[in-house]
Formats: sequence, structure tokens, C-alpha cells
Amino acid sequence: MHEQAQPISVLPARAVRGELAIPGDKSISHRSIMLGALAQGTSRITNFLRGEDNFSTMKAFRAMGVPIEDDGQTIIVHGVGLHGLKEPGDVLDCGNSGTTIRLMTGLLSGQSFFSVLTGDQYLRKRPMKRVVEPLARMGARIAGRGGGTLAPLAITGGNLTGIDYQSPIASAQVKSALMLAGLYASGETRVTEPSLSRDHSERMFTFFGADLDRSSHGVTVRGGRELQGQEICVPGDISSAAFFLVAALIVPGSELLIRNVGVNPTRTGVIDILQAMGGDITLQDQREVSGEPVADLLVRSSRLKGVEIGGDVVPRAIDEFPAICVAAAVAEGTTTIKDAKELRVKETDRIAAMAANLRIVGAGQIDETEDGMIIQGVESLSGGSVTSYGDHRIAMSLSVAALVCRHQVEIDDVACVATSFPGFYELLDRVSVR
Ligand SMILES: O=C(O)C1=C[C@@H](OP(=O)(O)O)[C@@H](O)[C@H](O)C1
Ligand SMILES: C=C(OP(=O)(O)O)C(=O)O
Repeated sequence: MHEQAQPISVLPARAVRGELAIPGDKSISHRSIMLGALAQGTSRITNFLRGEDNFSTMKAFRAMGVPIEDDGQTIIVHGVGLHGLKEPGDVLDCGNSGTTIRLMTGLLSGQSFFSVLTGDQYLRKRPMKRVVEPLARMGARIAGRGGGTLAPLAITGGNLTGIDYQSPIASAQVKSALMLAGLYASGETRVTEPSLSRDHSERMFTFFGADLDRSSHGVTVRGGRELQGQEICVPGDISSAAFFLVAALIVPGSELLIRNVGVNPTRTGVIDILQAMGGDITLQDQREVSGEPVADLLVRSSRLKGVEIGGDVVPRAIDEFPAICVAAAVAEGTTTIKDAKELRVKETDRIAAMAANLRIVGAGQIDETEDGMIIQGVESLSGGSVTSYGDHRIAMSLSVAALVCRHQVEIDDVACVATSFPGFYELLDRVSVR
């Protein structure tokens, strides 16, 4: 939570043009600090995301005795080895970051010391049972508000036993929490999910030399093997690129080249959805960097049409739905989003937040459902005063919607944007032709 609200007005644009590189991937940045800290030797990380969420992760490891240097360019993590973390002297504050608190709950379950994790007013409302329950089955003792379902969480770790866990939800945070605990458990820790969520942990565990096997919807970790420090170049975050993809598609006369974007297939749902809507997006110069696929994305404005979105693509696009809703609001015809109930337990209820805000800026008929929404597209939007609900992705999505409004859009507080995309407004300004 930020002490002071930061309101902003975003003006319509005549086009979105030029070239840009977006900052590093948030998920991969978190994991690079975590595995770097647990490894033996030094890890050097470039293009690390300098977002508040990632600084929460970094601070937590410093508080557990991990030396981390930061010269503003490269992050150098001096790994302490699997068993080198020290008991933190205070509560670890995960700020607004669900990834930090859930992954750390797994990792700390494996430590032979006591720790407490908390976060801001939004994080303290988000469900933690999804990690607490399977970790307790592995032998961790975790107490928390709401009968152990809400932060703050107090963890007494150690003496874990591997389990075979069939997760009821496709969640990379649940999977990764158990994988991190699995590094410390006796025997095998296996996680299977209903459909494959982002696999950055699997890739980075392998990159650092962990003992791991993968199957189509599952991963098995065997504990005890030391990890080795690595050099990591973090690809640009496709979840951040998504705002610029939608902006260039919906503002007529636009053409934008977005360089160095992570295109891991477990993350490219947004490209598949926007292409199915008729969006002109081309992947150029596909390559692999630090075990992750990367490409440049060329996007040109397109006449979008409504589509049905559900099933396996949902976890592959989960953070991009606020931006996808904006595309749907100005597409021809109806867009139906289903199987996306998880959106209700993000930084805010993103289904309710987008429905309310799109109505304010003059969208067509919008019907909320329990696990999604139905959006009737209109030719153009009008504008108005909206609220971010303290959620970075809501703030950025409404900023993109503003580009195709007839009048400006006032957003009550965009301080939250710094959690995942510092510099967003400078970039948006740079490529917007007014
Ligand atoms: O593991 C990760 O880095 C993330 C997983 C997703 O959450 P869930 O695991 O809750 O789906 C996603 O929404 C979040 O932004 C980042
Ligand atoms: C849901 C998100 O992140 P987290 O769960 O890490 O707070 C997000 O970035 O959209």
C-alpha cells in the first residue's frame, strides 16, 4: 500500500507508434533471487525487474543473511547454499506480492527456524490455504489468521516429507511453493495440476542443477542436491507487453515493435487470444535466453472481433485479462470469458473491477458471471473517472482504454503501477501520438 494516492489523467491518442523494450519478467525475477540465494556460489542477474514486488523478495533474503549487491544494472546474489539461510530477526513483509508470500511459505517450510510472513492490506485478504494445506501435509507447522488461511503466516519449518499433490487449481504459485519445499523434503515431491501453469520454476530449477523430472501436467522434485549459481538474463515481461499489444491493436493507424519479450508457451495465451480476435501480431527473431524463449513482437492496429475464451488458455493468460477486457470492449461482437474464477482473488477482484470501470468509460453491455464475464463490444468509448482499486493491472488497463476514449480518463491512484511496471507512463507517453 502506498501512503499517498497518485492520480493521473490519460488523454486519447491518434496512434501508437515506434519501438520499445519493456522491463524484465516479474515471475522470473522473483525466482532468480530465490534460487540464487539457495545456490552455492554467485549468481549474476541482468534485466532484473526493478518493481516493488521483486524488491520485497530481495529484502526478505537480505533479512535472512544473503548478501545481494545491486549497482543499478546487475544484481549479484552471493548464494548461501541450501542450508545457509539464517532465521530473520523480524517479520518478513511481502508488500503487495502474492508470488513472494506463497513461494516463500514453501521455502520457509523447509527451514529449521521460525519465520513470519505478512503483506499489505490487499495481500492480507488473498487466500493462503492453497499453499498452507499441502505444506502442512508435508509436515510444516503454519499458523495464520482465519484458521491459517490468511497472512500474517507464522511458519515453523523443518523435517518435511515429500507428497504426491494433485492441485485443484492451475497455479504456478502453489506448484512453486511445493517445489521449493521439495528441495528440503525426504523422498519425492510431486505436483500435478489440471492444466499447465507457467513453468518458470521448472526451467530455472533445471538451469540451477536441481534434481527434477517433468511430465505433461506434473513435476517431481527430489531434495538434497545443492544448486549452483548461474548467470541469468531476464526476458521482458509478456504481462507488461500485453498493455502495449492491446494499445497498438485498438488505436487505428498504429504500429509498434516490442523488443525482447519472453514468449514461454505457458505465458503466450494473450498472443493466442488477441490473434484469434483478428489481431496482427508477428513474432520475430525467436531465440532462447537463460533457458527461456524470447522474441520481438511486431503489432499493427487491427479490427478486432469478439471471441469465446476458456479452458487451458486461461492460466496461460491469467494476468492479461484486464488488458484483454479492454480489447473486447472495442471489438466487434461479443466476447465471453469463462473458467477464470481465479481473477476474483488477485490484487483485487479483477472481474468486478473491470466490469465496473468499463461501464464508467462507456462500454457496451457487460455481464459478470461467477467465473468470467460477457462483453458486448462498441465502436468507441467515452471516458470518465475510474478507480484502480490499488491494482497495478487495473490501472494500466484503464490507461490503455483511455487511448481510444473520446475524452480523457482520470484514474484515482496509479502508485500501484510501480509493483510490476516502473516507467510504464513514460513509455506510454513516448509511443502515443497525440
Ligand atoms: O508464479 C508466479 O510467478 C505467478 C503466478 C500466477 O499466480 P497464480 O499461481 O495464483 O495463478 C500469476 O497470477 C502471478 O502474477 C505470478
Ligand atoms: C497476480 C499478480 O501477482 P501476484 O500474485 O504476485 O501478486 C499480478 O502480477 O497480476
